[in-house]
Amino acid sequence: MKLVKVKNYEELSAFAAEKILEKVRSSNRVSLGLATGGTPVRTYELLIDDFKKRKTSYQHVHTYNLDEYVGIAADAQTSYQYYMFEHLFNHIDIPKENVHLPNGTAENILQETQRYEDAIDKLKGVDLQLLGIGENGHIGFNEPGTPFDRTTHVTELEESTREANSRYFNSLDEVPTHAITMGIATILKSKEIVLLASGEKKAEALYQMFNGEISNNCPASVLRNHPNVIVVADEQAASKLEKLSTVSN
Ligand SMILES: O=P(O)(O)OC[C@H]1O[C@](O)(CO)[C@@H](O)[C@@H]1O
Repeated sequence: MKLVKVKNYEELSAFAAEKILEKVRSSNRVSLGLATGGTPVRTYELLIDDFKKRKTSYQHVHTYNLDEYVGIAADAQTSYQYYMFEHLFNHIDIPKENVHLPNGTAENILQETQRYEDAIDKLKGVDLQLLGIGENGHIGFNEPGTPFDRTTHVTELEESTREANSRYFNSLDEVPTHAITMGIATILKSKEIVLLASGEKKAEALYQMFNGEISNNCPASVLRNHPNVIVVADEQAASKLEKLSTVSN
């Protein structure tokens, strides 16, 4: 796992956007795994800026999002699908049929998890997966305790995750209790992974990810088993990593 320490959120976002653009330009068919949450918002803005200025095309890009809430309609403002169109897809030239998210209102939710896993499996994993990290070390919605061999599945959200995400809802009661998420095994299939961590609230999770044992108590620690991971952390998120020998850049 390579750690890239940057000064602040702006530098972190610029690094991530550049990584994604490199991948988009690298081939005539590209698959990206994308994340929601607060952290990648600026990265997506920078991709939009690039699209306006340099016209980097996404016609050949296929996207697969990490997760979606169960029971939230795709067109509701709180869905992750809505987030992705608002923050990115409406502003670039990606064909709608190339955009993939789990369907949180599918009639047969188990069948839906299998359908989503099969789509990613067909690619043998996405080319580049963008990840955030939860304060409890979750990746996607794989909460602590999730076995590392889980593929796409329905997960029950921890109360702390619901509370952290309640800022997007009118009240905590409205935050769904369950979500469909790529499993850890799904994420590990990715050919390359870039994990973004910004702010002091992520410092402990990052410390555990690098220093704790590789265990599902900190789901992100499993990334140490993947051959091609870059962790991009700003000064606050990396504040507990100062003395680490793995630190580069
Ligand atoms: O970027 P944020 O908002 O801190 O969220 C971190 C992580 O938490 C989630 O939003 C889920 O709670 C993930 O999608 C994200 O990677």
